[in-house]
Amino acid sequence: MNSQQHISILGSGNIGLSLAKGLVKSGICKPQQISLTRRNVAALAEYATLGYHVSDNNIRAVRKADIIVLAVLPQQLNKLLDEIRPALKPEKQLLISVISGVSCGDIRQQLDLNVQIVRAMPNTAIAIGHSMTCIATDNGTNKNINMAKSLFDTVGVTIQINEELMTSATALCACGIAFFLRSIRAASQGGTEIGFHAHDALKMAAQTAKGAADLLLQLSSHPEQEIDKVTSPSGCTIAGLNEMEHHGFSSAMIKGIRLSAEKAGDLYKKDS
Ligand SMILES: NC(=O)C1=CN([C@@H]2O[C@H](COP(=O)(O)OP(=O)(O)OC[C@H]3O[C@@H](n4cnc5c(N)ncnc54)[C@H](OP(=O)(O)O)[C@@H]3O)[C@@H](O)[C@H]2O)C=CC1
Ligand SMILES: O=C(O)[C@@H]1CCC=N1
Repeated sequence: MNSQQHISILGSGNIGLSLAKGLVKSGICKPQQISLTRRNVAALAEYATLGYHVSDNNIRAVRKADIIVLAVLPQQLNKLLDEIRPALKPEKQLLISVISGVSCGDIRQQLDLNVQIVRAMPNTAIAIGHSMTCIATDNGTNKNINMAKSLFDTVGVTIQINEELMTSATALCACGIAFFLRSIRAASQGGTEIGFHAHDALKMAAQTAKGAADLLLQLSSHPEQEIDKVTSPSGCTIAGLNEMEHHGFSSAMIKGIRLSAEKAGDLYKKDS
């Protein structure tokens, strides 16, 4: 992104704001290059003081944008697309959608315009530059895919996948943040029960989770390989781990991810 380009985020809620903060934190653009919209614009007041353009006027935001990010809920999308259609300049602008369960084809059909669309599925860790973002398109040029990838590369790790896997990516990576957070919270509750103050237990659980993830990422090793190093014969780790498995630990995670993926695929069609 160069210093003349402008990005408009339509639907500045959880993920839209996380993206904006991540882009600014990475230094790829300044707040002045980002427009944030939502209907309840008063909720964006603090962002106006930081230099972002803040508005409830989607048309104006679209007119000045080189890149338009769609970040409303699936059930809010069609109304938004109908509103911005007259202001779009398909040959000059790139549309990036982070909306779950809505394909590039769905968006083009609703717009009735041959616009270039790249889908991106980040997670909320984008706000601190640690997102796992999956990117897909069905008609984006390499230039536009690279543009989208270069944006999301600044706020985490990005991979390009086939569009048909985007609902799966939603469950594993976007919803996945919540699954791992709940695991850490549960670990901290266990820690409190065995003697630690809650704030210490949470810090200890979170750092331990970070260490586990980094072992896999930095050493490129398999979880079971690392688990084998922890589980001493007749020891306390295997006792705890087996007890968790008897209660369905892995099964619960797998079944939850499957249900999330199913639901992600249904979000748009059922509710819009
Ligand atoms: N949260 C997450 O972790 C992730 C979410 N996603 C996807 O991102 C999208 C947004 O999710 P999330 O940020 O959690 O949802 P939020 O509800 O937090 O954000 C949606 C925002 O859109 C605004 N909005 C609704 N209608 C309009 C409109 N017509 N014009 C402008 N703004 C509008 C809403 O504000 P107001 O009511 O004031 O207009 C709200 O702030 C969803 O499609 C979700 O599937 C993708 C990856 C991760
Ligand atoms: O829960 C949801 O529907 C959204 C999509 C991915 C994360 N949050």
